[in-house]
Order: sequence, then C-alpha cells, then structure tokens
Amino acid sequence: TLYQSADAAAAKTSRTKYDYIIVGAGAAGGVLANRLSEDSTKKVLLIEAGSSDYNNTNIRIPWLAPALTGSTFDWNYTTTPQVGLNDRSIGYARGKVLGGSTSINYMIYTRAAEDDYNRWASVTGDSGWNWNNMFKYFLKLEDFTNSPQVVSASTKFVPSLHNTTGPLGAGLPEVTLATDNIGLQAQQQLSAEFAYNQDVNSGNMIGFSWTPFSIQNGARSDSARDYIQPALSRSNLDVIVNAQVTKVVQTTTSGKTPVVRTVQFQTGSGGKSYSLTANREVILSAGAIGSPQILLLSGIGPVAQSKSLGIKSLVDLPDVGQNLQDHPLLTTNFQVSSSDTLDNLITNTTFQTEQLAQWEATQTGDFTLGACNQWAWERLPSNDTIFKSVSDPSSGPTAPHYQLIFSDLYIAFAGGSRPDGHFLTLISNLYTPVSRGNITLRSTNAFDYPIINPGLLSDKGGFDIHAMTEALKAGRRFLSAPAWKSWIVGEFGDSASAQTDAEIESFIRQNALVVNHVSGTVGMGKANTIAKGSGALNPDLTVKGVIGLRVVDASAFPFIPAAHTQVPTYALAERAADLIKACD
Ligand SMILES: Cc1cc2nc3c(=O)[nH]c(=O)nc-3n(C[C@H](O)[C@H](O)[C@H](O)COP(=O)(O)OP(=O)(O)OC[C@H]3O[C@@H](n4cnc5c(N)ncnc54)[C@H](O)[C@@H]3O)c2cc1C
Repeated sequence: TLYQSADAAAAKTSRTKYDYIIVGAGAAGGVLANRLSEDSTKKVLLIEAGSSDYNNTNIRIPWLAPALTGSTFDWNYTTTPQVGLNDRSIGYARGKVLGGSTSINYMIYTRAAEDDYNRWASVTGDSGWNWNNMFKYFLKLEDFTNSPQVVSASTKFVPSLHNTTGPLGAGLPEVTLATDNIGLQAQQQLSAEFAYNQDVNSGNMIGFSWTPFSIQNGARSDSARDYIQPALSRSNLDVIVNAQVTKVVQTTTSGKTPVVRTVQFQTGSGGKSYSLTANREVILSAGAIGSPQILLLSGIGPVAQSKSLGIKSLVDLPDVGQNLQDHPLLTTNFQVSSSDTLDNLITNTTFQTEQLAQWEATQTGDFTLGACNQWAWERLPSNDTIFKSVSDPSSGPTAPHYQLIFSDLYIAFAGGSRPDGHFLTLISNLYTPVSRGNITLRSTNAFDYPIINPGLLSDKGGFDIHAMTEALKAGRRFLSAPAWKSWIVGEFGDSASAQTDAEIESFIRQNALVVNHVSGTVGMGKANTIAKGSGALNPDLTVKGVIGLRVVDASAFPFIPAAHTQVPTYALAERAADLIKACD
C-alpha cells in the first residue's frame, strides 16, 4: 500500500512488525523494496522523503529531463565554494521523489568497466564484487529491448551481452540524427585514436560507441516505474512518501555491540515524529548525501564530529561522510552550418508542439531522445607526462579516464542566454578523479542540509585538471576530422580563445560543473577494520561496529566507477538483495 504521509500510514504501521525497513526510494531502495518483498512471508516498509508523482510528464518524457534539475523533484543542494573551481559554489542535484535520482537523471545507461568491479573485489576482499560475478546482476536487472530497426543494425550493440526479461527498460536511441553518419565517418577517419566499440557495456568501455539509455518505448525507465510500482500490489509491501527519516536509533545491545534496528521519521520539519523497529534490518538507501547524513545524525561516524555537535557517539566510524567522489563536467559549443539540429526542439515552438503531440499520441519522435546518440570513452596515453608524477588513478585498461559526449544542439548547464543559431555541444568529463571530498553536518537538525564539499579538481598532484584539459583537446581533435568539415563552422564562445594548456586550465576552473554522480561517502572496505581509510561498511554492506544496519546505495562504492552511476547502483542493490536474503 502507498501512503501519502507518515500520519496517514500510522494506523497501519503501528500494528505491523516489519522485517525490513528501507530508507530512500531511489535506484537502490527501489530494487530492495521489490526483491525483498518477493518473499510474501517478509513484511517490507519503504520510506521516501519525496512525493509519489513519478508519472509526472516531465519525468516520463526523456527530452524534458533538464527541466527536472532545480524542480520540486530535486533536493537542490549547493556545494561549498570549490577551491578547484575558482571558489565557485555549484548546484548539486539529487532526486527527491519515488524513484530518487533515477527519476530526474539523464538516463544514460552504463554498467562501467570490468576493472572497476575487479578493483571493488580487491579493495573489499570479496570476489563477489568482481565483474564475472556482477555480470549476472547486469542481466537480471535489465530489459534491453530495441526496435527491429535498431536490432538489424547489429553493429550498434552486442545482443548476447544483454537480457530482455529484467525489470528495467533500456535500449539505444530510436531516432536517427543527421550527425550520426558524420560521427561514424569521423571515427573511421581517426580510428587510430578513436577505435569503434560495438558495446560500451561489454566490460571494456574504451572507444567510440552508441549511447544506451534507460528509455523504453519512448519513455523514461526508473526505479519507481520498473521496480516499485509492480510490487505495490503485494500485501507485504508498504510505502510511505513525503516522510523523511531523521535518524536511526539504538534498539538494544548484543554483547558490547549496539543493535540499530529503529528508525525515526516525520512528515516535514514540524511533523509528528514516529519511531519503528525492524525485526531483521534497517537498510539505508538514501543516496550518497542522505545516507551519511542520517548516520552522522545518529552518532555513527567520526567521533570528533559527533562530539562537536553534542551528538552521543554510538560508534566511532571515521570514514562516514568521507571519500566523496564525483565526475567533473565541461561543456563547449561549436557553431554548425546546418539547420537540421535538435536546437529546433527548443527554438521552433511549432516544431516543439508537434513533437510533444507526437510523443503524447505514440511515444515516438524527438521527445524520446536523451542528450546524445554517440560518444567516446578514452584513456590518456600510457606515456602521458602526468604519469611521471602521479600514479594512474584508473582501475585498469578497460576503464576510461575521460568521456566525450557529442550533443546535437546548444547546451550550457550553467544557464545564461541562448545564442541564435545551430550548434553541436562537446561535453568532456573526467571519469577517474583523484580528488576526494566530504559531507559533514551543519547542525543536529535533520532538515538542515549537510555541508557538501565534493572537492572537485582539488587534487594536489594536478591529475584531474590535466586529464580534463586533455579531454577537451581530444574532443577538439575528434571534431576536426574531415567528416565534420561541412558541418562545423567553428568553436563558439569563450572556450574558443582557450588554446594553450594554461588557458584551457583556467577556462575549466571557471566553467566546470559536475555530472552528479556523488559516490563513496559510506564506502565498503575489508571486513571489520574500522581504522580511517578502511571503509565504513563490511563487504556485505553491513555498517561496521553495529548490528542490524546496512547501507545499500552509491555511498557504498569504494571507488567511483568510470561510468554513469545508476546501473552500478542498481546492480549493487541486486546483489545486496541476495546477500540479505541469504541471511535467512
Ligand atoms: C541530474 C542528475 C543526472 C544524472 N544522470 C545520470 C545518467 O544519465 N546516468 C546515470 O547512470 N546516472 C545518472 N545520475 C546518477 C544516478 O541517478 C545516481 O547515481 C543513482 O540514482 C544513485 O542511486 P541511489 O540509490 O544511491 O540514490 P538516489 O537514486 O538519489 O535515491 C536516494 C533516495 O533517498 C531519498 N532520501 C534521501 N534522504 C532521505 C531521508 N532522510 N529520508 C527518506 N528518504 C530520503 C531521496 O529523496 C531519494 O529518493 C544522475 C543524477 C542526477 C542527480
């Protein structure tokens, strides 16, 4: 049953003994709510701070994704002034709705690199996190179904690497853009640098490839529609929306170890506070900002921080809120001579109205598109000078250092007025950051946002700014291929005059934003060692030093994968569901 508030649910929740209480209904929370309620003998409660409006048109129509950032579906966090970004504070989006960030994200669908998972396995000492074992979860979670037209162009993906019977809809873009052929020709002309990769989700991400999305039948797939909604008819699953968990509380003690199976939650800052205790486990899936915030509010974190705020320390866990990693992003724009670009969807209101009507009638047309049809994921050459002073932060040769997205329109995430004309946007992003940031409490009030410092481009060795610079230069090389001659007129705006490395670096520091992949803030590590840097979670995602509490979401990544993070989170949660069920 879906309840619209903590108060509306109270009559039911006060007489139900839940086996599992899951906090947060994003990528991970949706998977857990579904998988744990498959066993009809287990009672499951899912608590979400946002609304249940996941069928909102802006959520369902892929092309409207940009409208979701800054909307009521976004927590609308802001970072601290970022030293690496010339002291700019930037917006930090996080989904606040049933579906979490999967309902406001850009739907890009990447599993990450084989080496990324193998590194998780080696860092935790648990081979269950390696690529070979995780592969079954990539298959389990997906319904990678494409139209016959895309399937027949079988060079666009490798069908044998995919499943078509899982819950989460995904596939390749169904609309052909004028730039698609040019991109392919450019790849062939520059194949020594940009090899063709038939499937970015094979485990080896390197090269130029087609972009898969969590889009199916022209609409967004997310954890709300594909995991939570199908489970809502089960009598053993209750979901409360508009209810924020304020902390977890010690329930009892086992030997000397605190048992933490109690959650407190309320509707809004002035709402009545409720407390519920799970029979088996409380699972935090509140995301890489929400989960560490709840732990810190509960006295599970660095003891000095608890003390300074007057919070009773339950366990001194130095890594909670630390190790934050994210992917810095840069957009640069190129003016094009053609008028056949997706800029028309923004500037030509007649065309826009037609396309919207087409989507509403048949879920086809340009409104089914995501940010790009093609991209490239590349590594710095192994003889790059930076490796003389900095050891390679990537997990291995299958993982890219950077990503180049080629978008068929003018995009400027920072806002500002849109110039007239037609454009191609290069989005060049760093995927193996050395920089680390953190999350700390601003106060003991759960409704005060925590202090978020992602530490973007702040690493002392300068790897991150160097790799960002090389990424932009590589993107420019790709767009200088002969195939683009008749399309691209030239680089547009301030970036055009940034030519030397020093000029590019200063342009990046003044303009870079973030891909919104916050990860690692309650990272897993080897079992049972709680020293600083050894992880806040055991390899099975249980919180070190307490009993009854797990964290299952992107907080748990010890290293951010060199990829967009929703599929890694879904897959982590699929495995977590099996680990939890195995405790029976
Ligand atoms: C704007 C944007 C674009 C992105 N684009 C992409 C993309 O194209 N491809 C991709 O792979 N990834 C993308 N991501 C990242 C991806 O969506 C996340 O990595 C993924 O959703 C993380 O899942 P999660 O379960 O850790 O957290 P989330 O999905 O963020 O879910 C956490 C949930 O917990 C809830 N919550 C938080 N605190 C509390 C509390 N105290 N009480 C109750 N509930 C709480 C939140 O409201 C939210 O619903 C994007 C993210 C954003 C924000």
